[in-house]
This record gives sequence, C-alpha cells and structure tokens, in this order.
Amino acid sequence: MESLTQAFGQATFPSPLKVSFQTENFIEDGKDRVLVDISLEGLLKASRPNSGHILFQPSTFELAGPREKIFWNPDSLKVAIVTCGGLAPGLNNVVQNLVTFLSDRYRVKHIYGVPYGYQGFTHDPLTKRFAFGWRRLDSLSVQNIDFEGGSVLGTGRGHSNPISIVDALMLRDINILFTIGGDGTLAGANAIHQEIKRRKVPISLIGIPKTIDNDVLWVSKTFGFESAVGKAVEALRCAQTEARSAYHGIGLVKIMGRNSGSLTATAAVAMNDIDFVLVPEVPLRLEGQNGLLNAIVRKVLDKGYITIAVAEGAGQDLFPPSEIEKDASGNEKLKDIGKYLQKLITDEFKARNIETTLKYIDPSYMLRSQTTSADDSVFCAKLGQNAVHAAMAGKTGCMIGYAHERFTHVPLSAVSMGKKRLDVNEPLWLSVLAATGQPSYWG
Ligand SMILES: Nc1ncnc2c1ncn2[C@@H]1O[C@H](COP(=O)(O)OP(=O)(O)O)[C@@H](O)[C@H]1O
Ligand SMILES: O=P(O)(O)OC[C@H]1O[C@](O)(COP(=O)(O)O)[C@@H](O)[C@@H]1O
Ligand SMILES: [Mg+2]
Repeated sequence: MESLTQAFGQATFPSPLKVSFQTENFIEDGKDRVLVDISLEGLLKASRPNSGHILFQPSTFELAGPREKIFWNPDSLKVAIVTCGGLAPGLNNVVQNLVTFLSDRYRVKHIYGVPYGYQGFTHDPLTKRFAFGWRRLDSLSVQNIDFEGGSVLGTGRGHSNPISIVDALMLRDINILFTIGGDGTLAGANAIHQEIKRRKVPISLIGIPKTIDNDVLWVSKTFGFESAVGKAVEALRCAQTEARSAYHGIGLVKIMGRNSGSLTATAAVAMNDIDFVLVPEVPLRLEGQNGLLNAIVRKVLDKGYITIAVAEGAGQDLFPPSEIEKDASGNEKLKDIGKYLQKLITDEFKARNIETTLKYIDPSYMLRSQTTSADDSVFCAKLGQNAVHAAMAGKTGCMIGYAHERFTHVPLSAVSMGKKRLDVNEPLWLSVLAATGQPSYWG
C-alpha cells in the first residue's frame, strides 16, 4: 500500500488514540492483511509466489484501522473534504464522521469543505482567487447534518483537471484530501494522486466509495445503496398494489442504475413477489416465443397481475442507434427504457385484444435524495473513521474498501480497473431467477 512514509520518512508521532484514549487494538502494517477471495482457491492463490500483484488481480488488501504511530502532526495539519458525482444517502453522515473523528479524536484543527465536487477547486492561477468559497468545518458545524439528505458541501459532475486540482491543494497548503464519490470520482482521485506523486509533494489522498449503483470494485456494497434499496422496495410495493387491484394489472417500475442491476435485483429479492427483473447485465429480447412480451402476456393471463422491475441501464441496445450524449463527467446519457417498455407492453396487449391496466412508476431521484437507513448510518460511520485512520497514518492513493465484514485499504489503481457489475452466476441473481421464475436469458 502506498504511504507517504515511503518518500517522506517514518511515522513518528504517537497516535492520540493511544495517548488520550488508551486504544489497544492497533493494526500492524505488513502483518494485518485480508484475503480478497476467501475461498480455499483464493487462499491458495494468495500464498503462491508473486500473487497479489496490484497491477492485475490483487489477492490481499491491507487491513484498515488505527496505527500506533501516525505520520502527521495533528496541530499543523490542513484537511479538505469533497463530495462528487450524484447524490447518495449518507454523504452527510460520512462528512460528519470525518470531521468529528478528525477533530475530537485526532485533534485536527483545520478542516475545510470543498463545494460542488471537483468544481470547488476551480481558481484563477494568477489572482489565486477561487470560484467558490471553501467552508470551515468543525464538530459543531456538522452537528445534525446527518438528519438531512443530499450533501451539505454540495456535489457535482465534471471539472476534474488533476493539474489544477493539485495546484489548488498546494495553494491552500492542504495535507490530506478525502474524496467521497463513485467510480468516476475515484478514477479522478487516482489521476489527482498520480499528479501529487509526480510533483513529489506530501499530500495524502483517501477515497471513500459512494453510489446507489453499487458499481465500485472491491467493495461488497457502497454507502447509500442499502437506503436506496429501501426506497426502491417502496416503489415496487406501490406498483404491485396497483397491479393486484386491477383486472390484468401490470405494475412497472424503473429503478436507477446505469451499468449495474444490483439495486434493482436486490430490491426485487427483498419484495419476493416480482415477476420480471430486467438488468443491463442480461441482454433483453422482446419478440418471439421466448421473448419478454410473450412471457408477460402469459404470466398476466396465468396469475392475473404482474410486477416488473427494470433497471435504468437495461435494454439500451433496443433503441435505434443515435449520437451518444454524455453528461459533464463523460457518463453516457441513457434512453428511457421505462417509458419504452410501457408503450410496447400496452401496444402488445392491444394488438392481442387482451384487456390490461399498466401503471408506471419512476421513483427516480427519490431513491437517492433521502436520509440513510440505520444500517447505512453505521456503515458511513465506520467508513469515515477508517478513512481518518488511514490518512493520519500517512496512507495515500487508496480507497477504503469493504468485504467479508472487513474494512481495507484498496489502491486507487485497482479501483480504476473497471466498474463492478452484477454477476449472473452469483447468489443474488440466482435468487432473482428463483423468485421470479423468469428464464436466465431472453430470446
Ligand atoms: N475517468 C475519469 N478520470 C478522471 N476524472 C473522472 C473520471 N470519471 C469521472 N471523473 C470525475 O469524477 C467526478 C464524479 O464522476 P461521476 O461519474 O459524475 O460520478 P461518480 O463518482 O458518482 O461515479 C466528476 O467530477 C468527473 O469529472
Ligand atoms: O441525473 P444525474 O444526476 O446525472 O444522475 C443519474 C445517475 O446517477 C446515479 O444515481 C448514480 O450514479 P453516480 O453515483 O455514478 O453518480 C445513477 O443511478 C443514475 O443513472
Ligand atoms: Mg458512477
């Protein structure tokens, strides 16, 4: 794991956790590592020489947690926190935990909130004036922010120029930067980290994985996901109630998730009476004996009503080719599969002269603008605290990972290897198939 101690000298300061709080369970670098794959095969792979090579498939990660000696002197330390990308429940919880843990436990005095994502680093190199004012944060100013959804700092897409961002960090004498965001933010963080290394300046950069899409590698779940599942279940329940109460009723719900059907699949399994779950990972075919439309008609006639959960990113290849539109971060803007299916299904029933009532629900931003579930709040607290431990120990270029109930340090280079997608051989998808009875592929 990359650490500032490698280039700038040992961690020599005794941890305030030991001095003031008599904490005993310190993690030992080099000794405390956890397996990525906990199967026997994974264990064997990890024990082979040269395994665990970070550039390819890492087989172990450093365990997160407090270190007995820390790299930074808390008195003179300057810390910045930024939240980027789309909203996710828990952004404020993580900010709150970072700030309170930094100031109350590690006695850090200078903490700043960077507004509106990477855009908050925008400044004029000549006048050194920043486009947005940074906010001073302390335990008092973050009190109760977890009662609100969204991000008190503001978040945003685009504007990720690593050179200008490192210029801004140096102008403001920042020693530690916490970037809270999804796959895009973490790819951006990796680019910033490379620029920091190129300049040989001592700045720790720690990423914290956020997104309701759950598409970040090396974390079994991202924060906000669990809360979003709860809201998606509410929408599915409403759609199912509408469908059940109508003659040949159909409830159709579109659920966010651009590349991953994780949120849709998890919510559908939680509901347990969903008939069709459509995700980007399983190609959608509509026509023919084994196509979706035929299956829908058969199930409506058979069962009397049905509920369909469709992930936002599903069936994108069904749309006629057109110029790809992108958002400010470079993410492809998706076609509306929900409305498309609504029309197609209604037309199909009309063509077959079968009466039906279709109710379409798109909960959209309601999934992510809410506050957190209790479980997510606990998760955010642990992520925030482990991020602070990592930064204070001098770790850098890493994200706080989570798998098999362990928090880890995952190199940003490994995070940027790709996006996590639903594996159709994993238990979650097999539960979907079992609960719905739908075929494993269409057409
Ligand atoms: N490959 C990349 N390299 C550098 N920066 C990126 C990259 N992808 C996204 N970003 C930046 O990260 C930020 C958030 O990305 P975005 O995709 O909008 O959200 P998320 O982090 O939630 O996936 C944006 O400021 C965007 O410009
Ligand atoms: O309309 P917006 O804000 O650009 O965001 C829509 C996208 O953001 C998400 O909610 C989350 O994506 P990120 O976490 O990658 O920002 C996706 O599910 C959705 O496709
Ligand atoms: Mg993303």
